[in-house]
Amino acid sequence: MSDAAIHIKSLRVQYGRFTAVDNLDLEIRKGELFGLLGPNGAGKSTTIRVLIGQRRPTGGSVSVLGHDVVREWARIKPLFGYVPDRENHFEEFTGNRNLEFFAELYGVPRLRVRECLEMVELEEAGNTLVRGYSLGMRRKLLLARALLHNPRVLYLDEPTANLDVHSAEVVHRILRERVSQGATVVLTTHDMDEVEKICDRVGIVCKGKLVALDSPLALKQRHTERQTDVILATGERRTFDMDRDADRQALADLVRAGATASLQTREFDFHATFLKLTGQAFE
Ligand SMILES: Nc1ncnc2c1ncn2[C@@H]1O[C@H](COP(=O)(O)OP(=O)(O)OP(=O)(O)O)[C@@H](O)[C@H]1O
Repeated sequence: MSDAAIHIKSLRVQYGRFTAVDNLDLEIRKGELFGLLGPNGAGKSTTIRVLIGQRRPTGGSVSVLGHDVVREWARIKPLFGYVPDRENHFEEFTGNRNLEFFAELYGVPRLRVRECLEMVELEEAGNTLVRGYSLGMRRKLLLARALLHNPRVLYLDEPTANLDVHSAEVVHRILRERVSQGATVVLTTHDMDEVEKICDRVGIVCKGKLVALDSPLALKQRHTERQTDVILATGERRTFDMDRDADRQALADLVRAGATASLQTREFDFHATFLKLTGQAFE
């Protein structure tokens, strides 16, 4: 049996004449935490909209856990949870009541509402109207809602936007726990530190096309250099590529001759990798 949870084949999505997703091929494995990355307008949310059935592909096909998203939608719907980029809670209900509403829809016991609120550390705010929630609390309530029915696939559109450091870590821990229990998690984010910390693999899209696919570590090793910035005793600034023999030798000679005033080494950098792969790096 295939170890892919999600098969995206030649996916094309158009808004009128504009192509937002352009012939995208991607396989996301079961039990991995996958980051879908790209600059603003790259087509990430559009791809997720197809996965959650909000947008029909213009061309190509997408299957989730063996079911086609268009033809077998009813089979897919109970299998996934979704955290949208914009919240859509009932403002005049408490956090508890918001979740109870969805628990009834999913047919899950009320006890699960309490569990999910505890998971995101909102148990004390359960009886407060959502109108009084902070931005971070609202995002955590979205995650709690998406977890109610214990889905096998979880899609999250920028799940840690507006979260403080501790809350972001709570979310990271929950997502890693889900994948360790066999769930597949797909998220979009603009936070490259988050990507390096929690993603098993990433797909980078740019103008609707996939431009890179691998683990964050493999991508940064392949696409960025280790460099050393040097200020010479004369005040001149030079940069040496530590992956080139000639540069390493030249730097060693300068150090031996006592010609360097300061040295600073830059290791592989995922931010730089992302900018380079999406054509946004400064020359
Ligand atoms: N409903 C729509 N009608 C017309 N164009 C749209 C619509 N939704 C998105 N687009 C366009 O499609 C392109 C891809 O948008 P999408 O929201 O998928 O990008 P994204 O990668 O999620 O960006 P961001 O990081 O800014 O959220 C953009 O150029 C956007 O303007």
